[in-house]
Amino acid sequence: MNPVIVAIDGPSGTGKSSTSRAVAAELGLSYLDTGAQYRAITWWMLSNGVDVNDPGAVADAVDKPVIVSGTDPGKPAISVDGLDASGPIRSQEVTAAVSAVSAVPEVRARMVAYQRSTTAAAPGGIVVEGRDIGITVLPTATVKIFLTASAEARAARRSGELNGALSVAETQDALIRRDAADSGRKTSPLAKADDAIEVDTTTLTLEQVVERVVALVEEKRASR
Ligand SMILES: Nc1ncnc2c1ncn2[C@@H]1O[C@H](COP(=O)(O)OP(=O)(O)O)[C@@H](O)[C@H]1O
Ligand SMILES: Nc1ccn([C@@H]2O[C@H](COP(=O)(O)OP(=O)(O)O)[C@@H](O)[C@H]2O)c(=O)n1
Repeated sequence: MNPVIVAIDGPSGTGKSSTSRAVAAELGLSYLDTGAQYRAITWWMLSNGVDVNDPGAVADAVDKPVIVSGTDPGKPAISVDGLDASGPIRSQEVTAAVSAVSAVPEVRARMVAYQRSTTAAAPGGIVVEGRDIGITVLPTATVKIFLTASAEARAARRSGELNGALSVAETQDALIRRDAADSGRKTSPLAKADDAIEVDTTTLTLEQVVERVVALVEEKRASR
C-alpha cells in the first residue's frame, strides 16, 4: 500500500507545527517542517550580508547554504552548513525577513525539490506542514488539512511563546502583515487546496485538533 502522506497548511499560529508533530508521533510517521527551511535559508542570507529585499541577490545565493532537516517528530532538527539552526531561525529578525525571501521563485524551486525528495525517502509516510503543501508540493497527498484560527487567538498563542518580547497587539500586526505577504505573492501563495479539509482551531484545544486530524487520516486509510 502507498505510504500515508499528510499535508497540513495554514497561516501562522494556527497550530500547524504542534499538530503535525503530535499526529506524526501518534501514527508513527515522519515529520517535515517546511517553514523552518524557509527560515533557515533566510537566516543564512542575513548572516552572509545578502540584501533580503533584493530578489536577484537572494536568487544568486540560493544554492550556497547546505540545509538539512530532521524528520523525527520527537526531535525536530534543522542545520545550516552543519550548524544547529533551530534557535536562530526563530529570531524576530528572521521572522521579519522570511516572507521576502520565501517569495523568490528560485528559493521556492530549491525548497520544493528538497521537500519532495524528503517525502519520497520516508517509506512509512510523512506529515508535511507549510503554506503550499496541498496545492504545490504534494498535490496528491492522502489527506490535506487547512488549519485556521482567529487573528486574536493566533496572536495570543504566539505572544505567549515570545515571553512578552512583543505585546499581543504588536504580534497580531506582525502576523497579519506576514499573512498578507504570504497570501499575496505570485509564486505558490498561501491558499487552501479545493480538496483540503478546513479545521478552525480557535476554540479547540491542541488535543482536540490532533484527535480530529488523526481520525481524518485513519478514515482515509481505511477507505483505500
Ligand atoms: N488548539 C490550540 N489551542 C491553544 N494553543 C495552541 C493550539 N495549537 C497550538 N497552540 C499553541 O500555539 C502556539 C503556536 O502553535 P504552532 O504549532 O507553532 O503554530 P504554527 O505552526 O501554525 O505557527 C504554540 O505555543 C502552541 O503550543
Ligand atoms: N511551505 C511554506 C512554509 C513556510 N513559508 C514561509 O516561511 C515563513 C515561516 O513559516 P513558519 O511555518 O515557520 O511560520 P510560523 O507559522 O511558525 O510563524 C512563512 O511566513 C512563509 O513566508 C512558505 O513560504 N512556504
